[in-house]
Amino acid sequence: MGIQRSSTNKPKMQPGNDRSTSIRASNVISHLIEGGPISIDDASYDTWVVEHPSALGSFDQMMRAAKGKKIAVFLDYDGTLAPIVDNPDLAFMSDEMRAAVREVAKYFPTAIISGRSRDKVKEFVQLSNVFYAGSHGMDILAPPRPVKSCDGKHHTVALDKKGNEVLFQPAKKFLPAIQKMRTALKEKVMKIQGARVEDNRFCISVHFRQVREEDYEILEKKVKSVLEHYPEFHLSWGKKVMEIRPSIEWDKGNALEYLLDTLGLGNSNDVLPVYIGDDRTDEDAFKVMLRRGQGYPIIVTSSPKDTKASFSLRDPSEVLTFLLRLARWRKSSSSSRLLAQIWGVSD
Ligand SMILES: O=P(O)(O)OC[C@H]1O[C@H](O[C@H]2O[C@H](CO)[C@@H](O)[C@H](O)[C@H]2O)[C@H](O)[C@@H](O)[C@@H]1O
Repeated sequence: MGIQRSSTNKPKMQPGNDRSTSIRASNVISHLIEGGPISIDDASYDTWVVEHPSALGSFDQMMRAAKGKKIAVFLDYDGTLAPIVDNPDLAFMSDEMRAAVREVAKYFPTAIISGRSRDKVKEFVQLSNVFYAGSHGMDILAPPRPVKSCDGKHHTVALDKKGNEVLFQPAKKFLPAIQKMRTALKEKVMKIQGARVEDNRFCISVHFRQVREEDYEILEKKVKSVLEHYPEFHLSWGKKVMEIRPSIEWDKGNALEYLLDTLGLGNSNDVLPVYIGDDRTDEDAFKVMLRRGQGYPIIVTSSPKDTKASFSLRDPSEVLTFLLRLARWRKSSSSSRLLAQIWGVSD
């Protein structure tokens, strides 16, 4: 583990950069910011979806290939389990979605991997049968299975009070600096109407969804002027948000592998991770899945986007349908297995 990069890595903010903006109507820069580059030409969703087929349309095929495999489910929060809304404090998931996640987690090990703080995402999700990874995977509460530490330097592993869960916080040493930076950022941007600094524990989000377009540039300058004093941190761009985090080689992809390890599935050839996410940071997990040659990376998007995902879902309502089908599939295959055992036939 070491310093990854110390400066910004994305172009300037531009107006109209919501990921839901149609690629046909938008400029390319806007997609560089929120979703990753895609060719300027009229790449329509219909063309794009051929390369990234709908996980609903492909469901039967996916599940046929999953037969006999150990499925583990990984879910992003904002834009995946909850729709994107103006006020990040009000990004609630629906009761239906909660019930669906609960149901899925009954049958498969399930983890939520979010950019939010672990406490915040738990507060939103309110489920006790899932694992939570906050701060883009830099704060994980997982079961105490054999832990494969990366290099033993940055990693802090501690048992919780009950001794039955392991807290993994590879960026713990950065906390004092993060707190100082958060205070500085709040002071700097407080006069910009609509700007909002969110405490995500091991990272900081500076939101500009409610900032006037003419103030984007000054906001970006102010944020960068604070970041200059913190060379061990870097800035990345999400959906109308600037995210500042420690430059350690740890992202949602590492978190996915860490969770697989702690779930005892790390070395298993027959494991099949299903990862659903909508954001640039989820691409880190998709890359890991591609490298491992395992699982179903599923992107949530309603417009064409450059992605490593193999499958797609349009929006959280399709995520809901997918999760319900997944749970139902498992339930019915367990009942048929049981019946087969009772009747002495193989399924
Ligand atoms: O990894 P995630 O769970 O997807 O978290 C990524 C960021 O999500 C949140 O911001 C986004 O959703 C907000 C609520 O819908 C929206 O207002 C904002 O514009 C989006 O960027 C969260 O507030 C951030 O802290 C997370 O980093």
